[in-house]
Amino acid sequence: MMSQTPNVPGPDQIRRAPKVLLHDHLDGGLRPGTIVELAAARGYAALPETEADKLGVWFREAADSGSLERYLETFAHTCAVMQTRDALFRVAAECAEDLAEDGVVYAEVRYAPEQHLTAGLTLEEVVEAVNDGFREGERRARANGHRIRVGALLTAMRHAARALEIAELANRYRDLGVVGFDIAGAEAGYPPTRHLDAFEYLKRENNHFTIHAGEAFGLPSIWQALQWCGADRLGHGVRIIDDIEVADDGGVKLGRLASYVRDKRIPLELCPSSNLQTGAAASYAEHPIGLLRKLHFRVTVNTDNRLMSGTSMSREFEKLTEAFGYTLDDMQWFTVNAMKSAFIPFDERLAMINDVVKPGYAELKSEWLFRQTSTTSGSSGASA
Ligand SMILES: O=c1[nH]cnc2c1ncn2[C@@H]1O[C@H](CO)[C@@H](O)[C@H]1O
Ligand SMILES: [Zn+2]
Repeated sequence: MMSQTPNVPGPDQIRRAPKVLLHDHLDGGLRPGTIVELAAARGYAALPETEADKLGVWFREAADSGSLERYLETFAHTCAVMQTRDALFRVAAECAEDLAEDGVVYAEVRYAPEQHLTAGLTLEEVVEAVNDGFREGERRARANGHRIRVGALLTAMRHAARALEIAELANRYRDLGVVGFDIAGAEAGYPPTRHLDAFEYLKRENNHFTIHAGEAFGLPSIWQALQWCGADRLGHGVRIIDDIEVADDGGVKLGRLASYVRDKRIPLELCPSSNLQTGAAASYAEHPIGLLRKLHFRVTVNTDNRLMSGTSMSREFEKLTEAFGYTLDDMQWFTVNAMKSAFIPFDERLAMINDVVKPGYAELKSEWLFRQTSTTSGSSGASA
């Protein structure tokens, strides 16, 4: 008699499962071959490798440094080749295509417009080039049989002093492809409260923002991001684990901040592979995502930088299913969490969950019912 096999998905099912991505950097996700071509076209001679495969390996190894500061140095090369309208358009279009190919149905992709001005583009021209690229990528994906929606998050760099200007830019392009705001860059020494004016402005405009916090620096950073700045979501937030005590008998005690994060359903944009590279976690199996998921924090799974980590949404889920035995039900839970936490309007999120995400998982979960056995009818004993 046929019985239901456990829903632990294989690589092919993981890739076909609808996935939702909230934390992905545009300048951390270029195809190595595109970097090589754009560098040649622009006469950028400082690439450490000029052969695409070797360049991909270089990024992964250079980012594997154990420190966020060293990890971030690699972005000098990607930003250097993203300075013209054509380059930004191409990178954005390929980003949407690559995500769609990997089974991502909704993504919020972030970048810092202020890092793309060295060849004379204005902030507005940067935003429009990227938005146009995303629309083109969505069209190409559709032509290849994939459906994806991509929204942009505008990031301000935390060491710089342009956050209010970038927040205003995000507000101007609201409903025109930009869905929210973020701050990123080195965390230690640059607390989010430096940019309070930007966050207060966005709150007054009823706009949305996430803050990179609790990645390289711990609880004070998360506390500031939530209680001073009013972040809707936490970029990483993985260090919330420092406020959770697990006793020898398995009993768990949450501190005030961890309780707040869980009670208020604050979305955590966790990025396992990125954390292994910057030293925020030692292995997938030891990554706090295991405990945070068990404790029902609003956990989401993300790529952060696909180029620097040599990863994809499917690969992140493969690593997690290997480490924790996650099933398709777990994958659906992470995906629904992410879709609930997106910055697009509620009715659109709900429709994505009910009409795209859940039917996609239902389809995958029911496959075992229709699996053909390899035995011919009437034969007995031989089981496939
Ligand atoms: O994990 C991260 N933590 C903090 N900052 C980051 C991370 N990944 C990328 N960036 C920074 O965000 C900028 C805009 O996309 C990137 O150029 C990089 O400096
Ligand atoms: Zn990030």
